[in-house]
Amino acid sequence: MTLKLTNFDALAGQLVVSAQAYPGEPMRDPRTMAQVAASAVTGGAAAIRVQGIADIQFTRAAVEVPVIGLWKDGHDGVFITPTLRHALACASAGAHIVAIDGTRRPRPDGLSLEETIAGVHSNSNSLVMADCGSFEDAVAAAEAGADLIGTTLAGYTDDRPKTDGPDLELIAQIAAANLGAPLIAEGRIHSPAQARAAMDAGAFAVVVGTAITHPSSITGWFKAALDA
Ligand SMILES: CC(=O)N[C@H](C=O)[C@@H](O)[C@H](O)[C@H](O)COP(=O)(O)O
Repeated sequence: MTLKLTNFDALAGQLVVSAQAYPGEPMRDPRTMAQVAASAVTGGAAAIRVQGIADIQFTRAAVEVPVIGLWKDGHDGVFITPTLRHALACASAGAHIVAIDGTRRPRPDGLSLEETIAGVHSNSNSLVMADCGSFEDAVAAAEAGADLIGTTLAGYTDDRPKTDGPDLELIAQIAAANLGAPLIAEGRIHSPAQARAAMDAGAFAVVVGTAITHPSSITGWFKAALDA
């Protein structure tokens, strides 16, 4: 069983890199994602976030830093590690931290967020990151026992507009509320300056995905600038 993380000291003020390739994409291969993850660690990533059971397993073998694992099932509604079964599979695959949907929406298995988090805690050594979409989600997730709160779903549920960059207003609001669980800023952090701004807004750590690990998106940004 994966060794339990006893504290988050190593993540304070640090960069977490998310390495994900989407269905049908050329880089959708667990070995590739593990190599991308290892490259991010070489560059200074303090933890890695990966999607899918095989990606978690390969990445655990490739890096020494904590691994945040999730399992996306579908692409709308509650799809980020939607049930306790998905969460325990991520834990068994070696995720030190399992990222799950942390919104207040009904979950496909009928369990509450609190029951899901308790189920992970009592059946594995993994901690839980609740991927939230609003301030109210964050408050509820902290009350439900989440170990980490993420702004991952801000702009992807009905609660918040999809800001161009990170939702700094939400990050500042959650940080100011001192909910008792470290706040991870995640979602649309596309530049070093935006990562800095998320930290300055009160985040404990930041997750950057697309801007570091998704070449087709990055290429598209450059191409759009040239085409404009
Ligand atoms: C909403 C959703 O499905 N977010 C996912 C969560 O794991 C990923 O697709 C994102 O890449 C990740 O959150 C990092 O964000 P960004 O790629 O914007 O830096």
